[in-house]
Amino acid sequence: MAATGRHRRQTSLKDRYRHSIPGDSRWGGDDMSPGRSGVPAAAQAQVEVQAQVEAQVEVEAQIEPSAFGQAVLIGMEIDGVQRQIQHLTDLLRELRRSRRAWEAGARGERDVVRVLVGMDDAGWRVLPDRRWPGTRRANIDVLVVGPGGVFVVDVKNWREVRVEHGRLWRGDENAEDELRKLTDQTAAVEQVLADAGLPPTEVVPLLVLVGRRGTEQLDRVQVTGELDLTRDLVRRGLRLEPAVVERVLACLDEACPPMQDAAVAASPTDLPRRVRPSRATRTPPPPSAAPPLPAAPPPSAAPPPPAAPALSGVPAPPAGRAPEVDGLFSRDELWRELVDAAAREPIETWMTWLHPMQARLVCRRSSGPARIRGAAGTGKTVVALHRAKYLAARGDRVLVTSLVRTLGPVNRALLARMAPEHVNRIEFTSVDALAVRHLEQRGARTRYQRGIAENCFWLAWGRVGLASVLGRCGVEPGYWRDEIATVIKGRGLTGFEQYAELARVGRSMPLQPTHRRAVWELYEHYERLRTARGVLDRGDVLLLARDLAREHAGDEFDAVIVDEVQDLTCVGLQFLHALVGDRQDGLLVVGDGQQSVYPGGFTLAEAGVSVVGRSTVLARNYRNREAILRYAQQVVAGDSFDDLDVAGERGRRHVEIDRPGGEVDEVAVTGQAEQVSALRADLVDAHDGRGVRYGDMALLTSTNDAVASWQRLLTRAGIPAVSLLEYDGTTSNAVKVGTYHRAKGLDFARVYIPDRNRFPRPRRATESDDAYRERAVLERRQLYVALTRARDSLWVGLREPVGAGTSVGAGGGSPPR
Ligand SMILES: Nc1ncnc2c1ncn2[C@@H]1O[C@H](COP(=O)(O)OP(=O)(O)OP(=O)(O)O)[C@@H](O)[C@H]1O
Repeated sequence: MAATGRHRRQTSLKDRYRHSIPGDSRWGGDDMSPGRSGVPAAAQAQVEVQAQVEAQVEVEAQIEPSAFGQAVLIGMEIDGVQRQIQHLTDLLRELRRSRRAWEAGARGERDVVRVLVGMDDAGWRVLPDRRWPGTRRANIDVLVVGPGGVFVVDVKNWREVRVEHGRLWRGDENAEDELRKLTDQTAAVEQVLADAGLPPTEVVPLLVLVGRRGTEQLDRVQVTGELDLTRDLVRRGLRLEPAVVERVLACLDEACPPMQDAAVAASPTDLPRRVRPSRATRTPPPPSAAPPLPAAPPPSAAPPPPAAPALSGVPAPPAGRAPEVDGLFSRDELWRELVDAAAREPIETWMTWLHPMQARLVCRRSSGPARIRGAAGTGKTVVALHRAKYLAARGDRVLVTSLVRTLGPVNRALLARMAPEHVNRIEFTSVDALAVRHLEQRGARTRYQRGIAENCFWLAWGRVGLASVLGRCGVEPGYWRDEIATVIKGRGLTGFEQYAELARVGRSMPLQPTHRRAVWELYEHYERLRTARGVLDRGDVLLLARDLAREHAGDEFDAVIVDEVQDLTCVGLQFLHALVGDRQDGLLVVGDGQQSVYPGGFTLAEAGVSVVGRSTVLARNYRNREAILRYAQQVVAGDSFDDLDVAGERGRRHVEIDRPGGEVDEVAVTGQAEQVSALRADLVDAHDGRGVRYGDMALLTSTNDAVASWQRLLTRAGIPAVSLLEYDGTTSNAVKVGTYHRAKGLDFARVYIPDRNRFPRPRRATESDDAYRERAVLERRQLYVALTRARDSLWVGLREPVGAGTSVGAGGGSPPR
């Protein structure tokens, strides 16, 4: 019976200690430095276990078998008892080793926390040893929240560590698992904060290496030497307003409570649990936009400590020039960094704080193509950019594209400010440029000659179009050029039967069968002329690119984000879709049919793209002040529109308004001289009197000719002006001058529309009702786009009577494409 009792005790002891044996998965492997799951709560528990084991080993070892006892034991598995003693001795040795490792780790963690707490004056808050959201017992070493963002920190006190070939090595071992664990923790924290409105990638996984210098980016994880930690945090400048920091803290306090609740009681001197000053006693964050600067340091007289080892590539500081504060970043350096950060262009609110609905969209998993739509200014592009950043941060190859050539550089510049560490992983390019490159990379000949192709059309028009029924329809010949480009080639139609049956989404002028037949003949003639000259037009390039992409889906990109999708042709979208196919998180189309500024249209069904169950409408306008939005909405209120697969949307849409107020100045002038002088006077007044920077103003008009004229006029009047064609998102102090088309996707504090009452252009004598109606609807949409570019104020010129003075181009020329 005794043996049975003893055996039972052995089993229960084993059971009791099994989970504390290093290597047991519940303890997260053999590393006991802080950062493993369950540590330091787990480590503390282990200290207890160790004490029990020690006591047990002592008891077991003292059992000197007497002769009687020996006899009993011989009969009762003496081998088993010895094995048990051996096992406990091994366990004890292992526990002692682990404890030493943990103590070193805890020291490192405590030092790092102390450094961070020292930044409290600059608005940084530290939450050490918090629960990993979604787990019961696992911890996160430190959460840090401050003006520079939110950080999930894992501290490692490793002796042999280096970054080599883009990998983290601990001795000869690849430490990928540590990085993965940290990104998992970060994802859990992101999820919690996205519900409050923090864009997911604002949370930075930060691995801090105790006693090291240098910084490396390993995919999403920033690896920073402890000695450069403060510098790296301060360098991020102001990303979160003090109020947002407080909101984030409140969320984290709730979702990631301190671990002491879950942990076995710990010695307060050992564990850095509550180093953050209590909420009540903390000084409130500074009200100014920039964090307060620390006092300039007194010159240090202390002899410099030895230089810290560098992480990799980054040199250790030269001997003799050592950190002054606790061997860390010197106060001199910190001062300089804070000054630099304060001088940098501030991050805009939307770059770091979104509406919770936007934030959730950023990280939503899509099982196939997805769509975001919504009226002007509802934050669609903002979500698209955050999404690009999110996907790039997790390692995806991302393309952000649209039809508008100038939008790419602008979006790139925005993303570079939002996330300099990820911008180079995202490609920003126009659809046309991408298609040409795609063909060239795959050896296809691309004689893309828009000018020659355009000439072919006019030749064909002269030969077969003009004399046909099309010449007597009461529309401009350009209407038929667009019919071929967007309806026939834009859909990749190959036979007249297809065209004869087509619904012609986006074109409202009805065509009789005779007209359709004549259009087809014009198209065939054009094609003969074009192929005889061996050139491709835009439609050909997109078609070829689409077919090639279908053979190579997934080769180049994991994710494609298309902005202003309503302006593409059907084949254009098919090309982009083919780059990624229907893969998870692959295609995201963003746009608004009410802002479609080119003729034509198509449905998602025609393009073969299904977004069923993955489409979201945004309905809160963040850009325009109320007066501007109301003014712009009136222009299109009476025009219903198609929005890809959604037909017949009402022009007057319900949109929530985020920014009240705003100004719309309608200015009546009689003739060009008066118009120019009124506009110039207002620009100067806005700049000198009301403090609007020239670089935040735009003058928008309908044609390239008018743009050139206005640019000349402003320059002559001494006002700096730059064409939107040259704008790449870089801040400059020049008024942007561009067409309504070029202004797509952009916004400016104050916008000038000099010839508002000349657009839509008046009906021509020969123009049919149907043709005029279709053109006027399109031009009103263009005007709506221009008006909704204004954030705070609008200057609208009403020139009367028509004919007074010389036109500066409005109403003439063809719109740019
Ligand atoms: N959550 C937000 N908080 C504050 N401002 C925001 C937010 N989201 C967007 N904005 C602001 O609104 C402006 C318009 O956003 P965005 O360009 O993404 O809208 P959009 O729907 O793409 O507009 P459009 O269709 O007119 O081009 C942005 O420049 C940004 O200043």
